[in-house]
Amino acid sequence: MQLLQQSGHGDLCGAPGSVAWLQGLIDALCDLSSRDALSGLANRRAFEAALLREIDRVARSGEPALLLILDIDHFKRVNDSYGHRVGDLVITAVAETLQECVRPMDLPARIGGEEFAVILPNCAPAFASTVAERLRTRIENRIIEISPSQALGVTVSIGGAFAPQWVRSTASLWIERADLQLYRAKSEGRNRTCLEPTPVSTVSAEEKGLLFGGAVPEDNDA
Ligand SMILES: Nc1nc2c(ncn2[C@@H]2O[C@H](COP(=O)(O)OP(=O)(O)OP(=O)(O)O)[C@@H](O)[C@H]2O)c(=O)[nH]1
Repeated sequence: MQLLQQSGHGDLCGAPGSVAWLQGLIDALCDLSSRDALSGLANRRAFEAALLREIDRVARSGEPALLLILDIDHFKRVNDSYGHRVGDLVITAVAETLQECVRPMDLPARIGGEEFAVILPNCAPAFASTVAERLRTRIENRIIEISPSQALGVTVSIGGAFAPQWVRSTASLWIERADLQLYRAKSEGRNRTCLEPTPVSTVSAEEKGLLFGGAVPEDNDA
């Protein structure tokens, strides 16, 4: 209960022990176990569960879904120059910016120390680089106040990859592909976005029929 109170989940409705109270307790515990305590974003556990759900959805619907992985550039320097408290402020500011500039259906998450991810369901490949660049520039332009007289800015590198359409994949493979692009963004100079080129789908109508037992969506003939 102390943990729940500290995290703002203390107000459970109903009498202690009642069904409503127990349900509130379960909901609060689920929320607590899926959120990152510092940034308030989804944590790695919730992110991986959402990624698996998205893989399943993409394999059934063929809709494109984009995974972006973002890493704050030279973050160690922030900690080394200003201390961990400021490092934490920077992480929180980046998280807020991400939350502000994605759609309600997108899932931003903190998946490591200074590493974030965003799952973007139903994101058309033609918009991928615009979306990723919007995130990058919004973070670059954000002024982070670290004291009444001091502010600083940070940049992020972003890697992205689309889930393979019509084919079941694994969460780790999808993360690995986006990570590879992140590595490329870092090695090409940081503060940039690198996306994996989108493959042309080569799944035939017959293969789709095998996958969907004849219930093939009509608008995807590639
Ligand atoms: N303040 C703070 N620092 C953290 C947290 N988690 C990880 N870090 C720090 O993040 C830093 C990551 O440093 P590196 O992996 O060297 O990466 P970098 O300095 O960002 O360099 P590049 O990623 O190559 O641009 C380390 O100094 C970690 O101690 C956290 O929750 N809070």
